[in-house]
Amino acid sequence: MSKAIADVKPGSPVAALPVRLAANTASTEPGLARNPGMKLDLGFLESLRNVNRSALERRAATLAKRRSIKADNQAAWLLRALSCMDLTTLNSNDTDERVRRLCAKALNPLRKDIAAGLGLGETVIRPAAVCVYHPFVATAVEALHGSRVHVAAVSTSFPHGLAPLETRIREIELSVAAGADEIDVVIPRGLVFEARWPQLYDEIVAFRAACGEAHLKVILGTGDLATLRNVMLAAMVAMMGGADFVKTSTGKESVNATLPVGLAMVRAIRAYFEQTGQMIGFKPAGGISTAKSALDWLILMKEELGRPWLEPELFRFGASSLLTDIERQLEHHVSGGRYSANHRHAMA
Ligand SMILES: O=C[C@H](O)COP(=O)(O)O
Repeated sequence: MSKAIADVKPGSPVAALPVRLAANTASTEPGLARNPGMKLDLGFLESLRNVNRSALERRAATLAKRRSIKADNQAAWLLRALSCMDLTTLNSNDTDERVRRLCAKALNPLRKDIAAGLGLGETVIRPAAVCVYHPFVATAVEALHGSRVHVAAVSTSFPHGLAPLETRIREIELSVAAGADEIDVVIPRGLVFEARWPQLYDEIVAFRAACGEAHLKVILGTGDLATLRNVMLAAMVAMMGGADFVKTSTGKESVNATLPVGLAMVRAIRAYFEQTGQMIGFKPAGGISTAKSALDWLILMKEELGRPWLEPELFRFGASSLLTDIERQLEHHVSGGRYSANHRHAMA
């Protein structure tokens, strides 16, 4: 057991967390059944229409303030955040070489001296997945071979989702054929504005079928959806259609993952769980770049959905630069309070 985990005091928030940090834990738990989806239930959707925005905003504001996480507890939570990360590069100037470097970072996310300072020993803690555009899937699969780090591909005409349905489905099939075992699809936001729930549902069902064994994450593009009610209804339709995860944002909208949006989505997840018994994953993504914000999201998950959701099978951060700050904070922890410059960390 790592020092960071072993030192956690009984009764502390981390002691309450499921600690499965030995080795990369990103593979699908044998016990966790995939979401088969359900028939589109417009009556159930109707029952979710009354979303109290100001109550959600108040709750989001108190969540982060209510707990302070210190010292070893904080290190343990940050390692948890690392293990729940989809380390991402989604830039128009991505290259195979950049993706190889990202994969190398995923394989060795912490500098040796930091890992040693944390007392990790032989324990390997890695991000859950590397997330790339389709042309880089094969490169990532090769670079990560044998590591158990998943390869996620953004798909269905990311980030807008506006190509013909046949094209979007084919894109999924090609990424799966290239070796992606997780597919992040985007929904056309107009279907939500026009409340075309049957069409959105049918598209998700088709995406899920095209994924086969690959896990399906459905990106709502919440910054485009205008209301928390839209967010909640779109999340519910995605789950009814068979999503394994619902994800906030592409990282390309002007507003990305926010805590009120996250609350609306996790409450939809809870409602779906109460209705079906199925546990659906949640992936906040876009603009999450500081260790402090990562802790806020972990607290939100723990408070709203509880311990079982704090595993890579059910929670991910989609983030391109979060790892740099996590590594920096962990260095601060092991060095007794010294910060290094960002450029000392390989992802900076
Ligand atoms: O899905 C992941 C996001 O695109 C990452 O966004 P970010 O670059 O703001 O961290």
